[in-house]
Amino acid sequence: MIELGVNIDHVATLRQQRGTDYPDPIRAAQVAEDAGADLITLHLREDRRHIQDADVFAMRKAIRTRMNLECAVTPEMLEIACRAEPDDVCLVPERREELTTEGGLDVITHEQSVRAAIERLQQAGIRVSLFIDPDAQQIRQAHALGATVVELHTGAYAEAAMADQPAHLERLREAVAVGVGLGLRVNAGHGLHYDNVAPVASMPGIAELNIGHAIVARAVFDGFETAVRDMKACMIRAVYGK
Ligand SMILES: CC(=O)[C@@H](O)[C@H](O)COP(=O)(O)O
Ligand SMILES: NCC(=O)COP(=O)(O)O
Repeated sequence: MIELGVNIDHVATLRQQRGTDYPDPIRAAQVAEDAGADLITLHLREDRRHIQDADVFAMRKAIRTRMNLECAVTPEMLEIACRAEPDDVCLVPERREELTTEGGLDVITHEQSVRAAIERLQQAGIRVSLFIDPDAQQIRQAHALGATVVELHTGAYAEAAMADQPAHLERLREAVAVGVGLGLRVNAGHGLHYDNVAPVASMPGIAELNIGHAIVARAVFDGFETAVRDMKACMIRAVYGK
């Protein structure tokens, strides 16, 4: 069964925008779990624009499913991750001035730091995922560095003009096949929404999709629980046709 990771970052974005103590991302995670989320994803950015350190530790205590902590490959973040002990850490690239995560982590260029980060996190008992572009060389390198999970960045597909989407989907399909062939768990995410999720969800071999912005946006009108249920239903319909 394909899994849905609900990313609750943008619940925290709304809170941080006014410096209030609401809306509570922990409550959002609990509602998401009740609505069928298989795991909760949160990204502790270096600039703390949404998730705060306290959220990470509170989340660890509160959630009943799995916790997937996204973070940059920096000493500070690795230290926090080892202390928080999430089930998974997904290592992502980060640029402070970016609007959102613009591409995958280049695990070839950053070979040494990524290898060291994987070793440190795995020694702490944490499974490591690498958020990379759907590129065979990057996937082979992720495997060679000792990661057991990759998350393919779907942003290029999500942002492409309709006419260009088939080519992006083909690239993703090939990347999934390479990863699965190497024995990796292959996840995907970024920029997925209710109208573009189906072709990715139905790709043979995809284990998990991490989706946040679209769910939080839909929740404004439909409520968080319904927004999560509807996304899970879209994924299941895409895979099983019901
Ligand atoms: C790595 C990733 O794709 C998510 O963490 C997502 O990017 C969260 O939203 P922001 O990029 O807006 O922080
Ligand atoms: N890793 C991708 C993620 O967690 C969610 O990204 P988005 O749906 O907020 O674009």
